[in-house]
Amino acid sequence: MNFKQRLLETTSTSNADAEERKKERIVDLGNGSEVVYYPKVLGYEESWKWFDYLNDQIPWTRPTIRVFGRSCLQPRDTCYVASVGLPELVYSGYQPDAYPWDDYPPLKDLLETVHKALPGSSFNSLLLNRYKGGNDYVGWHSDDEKLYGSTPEIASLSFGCEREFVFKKKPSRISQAIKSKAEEDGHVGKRLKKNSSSADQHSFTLKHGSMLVMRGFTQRDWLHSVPKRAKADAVRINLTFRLVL
Ligand SMILES: O=C(O)CCC(=O)C(=O)O
Ligand SMILES: [Fe+2]
Repeated sequence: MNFKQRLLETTSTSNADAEERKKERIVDLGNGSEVVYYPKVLGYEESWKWFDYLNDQIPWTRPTIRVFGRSCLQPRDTCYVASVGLPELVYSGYQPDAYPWDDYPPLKDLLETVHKALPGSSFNSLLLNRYKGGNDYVGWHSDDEKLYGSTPEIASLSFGCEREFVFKKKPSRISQAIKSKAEEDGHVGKRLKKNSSSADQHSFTLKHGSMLVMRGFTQRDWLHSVPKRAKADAVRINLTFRLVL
């Protein structure tokens, strides 16, 4: 039985399963930013088959990146797949090689699944991440590279170990100006009263077989991260589908 046949065997689901998949959580982050979490776009067994395929067949690498001017090993494995001829992706001073979709036909099936779950979407690139345990993480960042345009939609599938995905609001221009003025006035190192509230942070537990979608101005106005978790002792694989314009 080939991979596609094995998948087809596990894609037929009960009505209860189908109902479960629909219970999405929509979080309006304000000012045109929105996050939607779909707990189950893929069934449990089906998702484990994907996990095994991705874990075994993807040419994972752990590149050296640059953070605040310093070279360091990226704290997770990575791989990049993109349609031929697209502008190159560069992040943290690193330019991943783009593998063509044709090298990994099963990924095209996953792309189709995502397009069906998210009508109107048309992704052409995929960044894959593998977190080998709780010490692997992704630090605070936003996916605001120019090649995605000003309001990118990004769909993120998760497999394996559950991890927390956290959003925090970027400091507003006003609060940045106040901070700079305080530093100018010699209040360096002094703790300034924080203006942030609980509305400036949101957290999602990304489950095996789930999908999280970020859209609108989420990349412009918010940072996200997957922090270290001492208790997460198993592998997690995450796939973010993006449209390079
Ligand atoms: O692993 C995740 O859930 C997110 C990864 C991420 O933010 C990224 O690749 O830009
Ligand atoms: Fe990201």
